[in-house]
Amino acid sequence: SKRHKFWETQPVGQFKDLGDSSLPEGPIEEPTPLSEVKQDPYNLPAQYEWSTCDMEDGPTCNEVYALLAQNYVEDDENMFRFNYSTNFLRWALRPPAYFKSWHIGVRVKASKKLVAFITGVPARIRVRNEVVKMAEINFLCVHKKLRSKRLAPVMIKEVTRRVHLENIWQAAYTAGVVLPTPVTTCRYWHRSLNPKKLIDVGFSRLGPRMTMSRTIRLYKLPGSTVTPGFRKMELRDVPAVTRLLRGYLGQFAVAPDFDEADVEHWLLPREDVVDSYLVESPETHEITDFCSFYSLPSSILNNANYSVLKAAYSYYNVSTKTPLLQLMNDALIVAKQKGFDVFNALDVMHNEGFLKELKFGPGDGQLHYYLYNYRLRNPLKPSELGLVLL
Ligand SMILES: COc1cc([C@H]2SCC(=O)N2Cc2ccccc2)c(Br)cc1O
Repeated sequence: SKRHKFWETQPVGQFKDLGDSSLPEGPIEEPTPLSEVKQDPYNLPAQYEWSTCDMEDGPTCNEVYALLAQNYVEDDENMFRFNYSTNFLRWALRPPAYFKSWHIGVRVKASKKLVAFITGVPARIRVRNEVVKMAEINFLCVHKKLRSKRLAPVMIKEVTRRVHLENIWQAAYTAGVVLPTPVTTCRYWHRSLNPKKLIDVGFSRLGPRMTMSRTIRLYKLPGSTVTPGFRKMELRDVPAVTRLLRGYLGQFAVAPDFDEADVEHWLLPREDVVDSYLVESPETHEITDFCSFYSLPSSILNNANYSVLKAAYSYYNVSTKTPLLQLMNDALIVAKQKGFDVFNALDVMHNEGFLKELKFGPGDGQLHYYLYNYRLRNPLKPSELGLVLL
């Protein structure tokens, strides 16, 4: 149908296959011999050209930052837009074994202006008992003035072609829109840390029969964390955190297969990018728990008093001794100490167990997770998903 003209041509679960449990779980199409992968880039409309973006190059990184800051995802009411920082983009796009060729820009030939972007990074993702090499696809962005020129399909085909050239045949991605066919559908929940600002910018509303001072009191948090042994993660903790995380993520149907190099990249604290804390037992010095969140501000599109919303996003959390509720409350306390206005979490993994209790409220956005060229017999519940994409 017109609705999914492009996606009906792709190896993804098709709506017509839903419920057909005779179809096996696993790759939909077999790899093609590398010699048969299209060697040359797909054709763009004549006035545009492909341009691989070196995120280590300052000016290029700033061009990518500006394109996203002006043209990337907004909420349905166009009140907010993601404002990924340059340090966040360098972190997100240069994990172990990354490919610069997967950082794909589209420029206007005449002016060299960057007008579109799409990226992939390699990841080992376990799907049930299979560890699959995948590309995590992200940051698909077309300049507002070039929408509905059907650039997205050719950009998706080009990043797919470049992923195939590296002999990778599966991918994972998320979208706020329904495409064929979600692996699972999650919801964002939000915990106010600065209720006055959230109400002022129109994200939150004063509850019925609630005054502002009553609302501020409702969301008040202790000035310091309560768990003995709660501290920032350090480089020396990488082996223990890797063991803890691998053990914990093993229970979910889909989760990253992190090794120590992955943990060092994705979870070692980076200022204003990602924060990680752990609980080291004061008696045994064993590392028993872990929590982390990343920093992704949003531009506030038209408010008289504020231009940026400071948001923390729950990343990977492991609780084996400290109750998850207490661990996450300590995460909220640290996020508040660091000046975040709101703490966001998806209802994935065991998050449902603390969302309501810790005064999170449901957001209006749904986030759909997708796998490319990999069929799951049935969609997952969000609690079976152990993968957080940036
Ligand atoms: C507006 O409601 C929501 C918007 C967003 C996204 S869309 C563009 C943006 O900037 N967001 C981050 C944000 C903005 C404001 C508050 C919390 C998070 C998400 Br994700 C979940 C929401 O429920």
